[in-house]
Amino acid sequence: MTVKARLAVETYRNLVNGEWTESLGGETFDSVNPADTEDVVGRFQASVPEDVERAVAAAERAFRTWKDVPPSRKAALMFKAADLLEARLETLAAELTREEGKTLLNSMAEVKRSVQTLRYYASEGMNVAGATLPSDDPATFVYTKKEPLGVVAVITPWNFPLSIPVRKIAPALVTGNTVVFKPASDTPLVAYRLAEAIHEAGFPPGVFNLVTGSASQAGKPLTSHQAVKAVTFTGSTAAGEQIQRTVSLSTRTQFELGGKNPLIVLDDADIDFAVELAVKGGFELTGQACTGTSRVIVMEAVHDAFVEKLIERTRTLTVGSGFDSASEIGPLANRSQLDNVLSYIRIGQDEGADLAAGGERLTGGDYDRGYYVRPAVFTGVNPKMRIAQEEIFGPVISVIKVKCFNKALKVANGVQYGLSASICTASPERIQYFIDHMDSGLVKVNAPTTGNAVNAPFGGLKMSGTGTYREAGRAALDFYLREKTVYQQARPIKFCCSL
Ligand SMILES: NC(=O)C1=CN([C@@H]2O[C@H](COP(=O)(O)OP(=O)(O)OC[C@H]3O[C@@H](n4cnc5c(N)ncnc54)[C@H](OP(=O)(O)O)[C@@H]3O)[C@@H](O)[C@H]2O)C=CC1
Ligand SMILES: CCCCCC(=O)O
Repeated sequence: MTVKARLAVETYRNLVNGEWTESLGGETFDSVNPADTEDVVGRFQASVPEDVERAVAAAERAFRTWKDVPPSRKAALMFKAADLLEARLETLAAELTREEGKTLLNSMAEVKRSVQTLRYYASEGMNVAGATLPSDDPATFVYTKKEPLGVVAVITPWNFPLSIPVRKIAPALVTGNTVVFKPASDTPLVAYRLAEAIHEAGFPPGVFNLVTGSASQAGKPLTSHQAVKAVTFTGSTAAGEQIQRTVSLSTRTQFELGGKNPLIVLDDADIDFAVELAVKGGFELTGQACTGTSRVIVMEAVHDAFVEKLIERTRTLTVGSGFDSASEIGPLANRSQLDNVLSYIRIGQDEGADLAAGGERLTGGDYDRGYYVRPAVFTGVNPKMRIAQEEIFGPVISVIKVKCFNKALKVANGVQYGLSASICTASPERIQYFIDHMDSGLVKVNAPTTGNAVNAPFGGLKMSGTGTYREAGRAALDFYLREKTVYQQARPIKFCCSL
């Protein structure tokens, strides 16, 4: 990169106690465009543990007053932040595509989803309520009340760099908690823009703090901090396990982790429709969605017809910069993603699966500037193969042939993950059986495995996440609240006279 270009790169600061501040470590790191790695998106604070300490202290101080701010005032600030994001939709979507690589269409959808989420929780915050309970003692009033926890640590991945943080931060703030947010180091600019909107909306100093930096220098000091009352994390199962080992017993945790999501295609499925479900679920977002389709389990009666059409459709997909309106699939988000996907392509071939389409790094022209790979389809996959068991988190579909529906369900449940699963069939009986016997947190019928609603609980089972607290919907509020049961004894009343 030329000196001039390097000098032109803007440096962004942390938000601590309502002030834009530089890291005490004095170091920065660059965020680069995965479609054009010569393009430095911005320079961000490589925060050190002392930065985390200051942010947590600010959040702790702010909590003492923020928790008692009237719900209508909290809601007004949330609505204001949503309005500010909405007013910046075009710019923010372009920055999201530039930093994460997804198509502009998907970035626009993500910004809109984030605005919707902020507004949803602004309203829901006004409905946080306890309950009154019948009491055997008429002189005792029994009820429950909900209270915020305190300082919440929010740690998020790069694949939905705005909507995943927002669906954690919004319920955390509206229930009266304060937040220290450490975003993925691949997408700090989008996180910074969210911090800007929250700051400009008028949230009091210290209520929301942004600390960019690495897992080791910023993430770990944050999750292990004694003053942090809750950690909400979305990311890989491996990182989730590491974090679980650092939090103290008194810290509440919420983990949304990996997936190995199946689409089951039964013998009565519309094949063209099933192919579209597989392509949308498996390749949209360049396969970088934890709810993405990575296994397609097809009954043998329709297997060959399905595979033929899937290969044909996969080969037509256009891969390119997210800014190119012709692109259906963008680059992978970073170098390690590219290396990881290519290594699984080799693993699949070494295991004896047939690479029926794609799988190669795309080169030549603009492809040389980014992390591009052609979407891949493996056939002849044995359910026990690594490509059928392990999360690849890229545009790689493994097709598994089975004799019958029962076997399809057994294969679908035969992995350590349980996030999302879908079935393509017209049979009501088999749909109901699938809904009742599929071990996943999300179950889809004649729909892609990806996609979820703002107002519906979201979360995985098994190694896809801790099943205790759900994200999204009203359910998300529970993670950020504790419950107190009150027995209020009425003092006996003394009348001045008897009626
Ligand atoms: N279940 C779900 O809803 C979702 C799950 N995912 C999963 O996330 C993964 C891809 O995202 P990716 O960002 O690479 O995931 P990672 O798990 O590598 O990182 C996620 C976030 O956690 C931070 N982090 C990593 N390790 C630690 C640690 N020990 N202590 C504190 N913070 C830590 C990272 O910081 P840094 O970036 O600085 O390394 C990042 O901010 C995939 O496995 C995917 O399945 C993604 C989206 C949704
Ligand atoms: C807010 C959207 C979350 C989707 C999580 C995923 O599919 O990676």
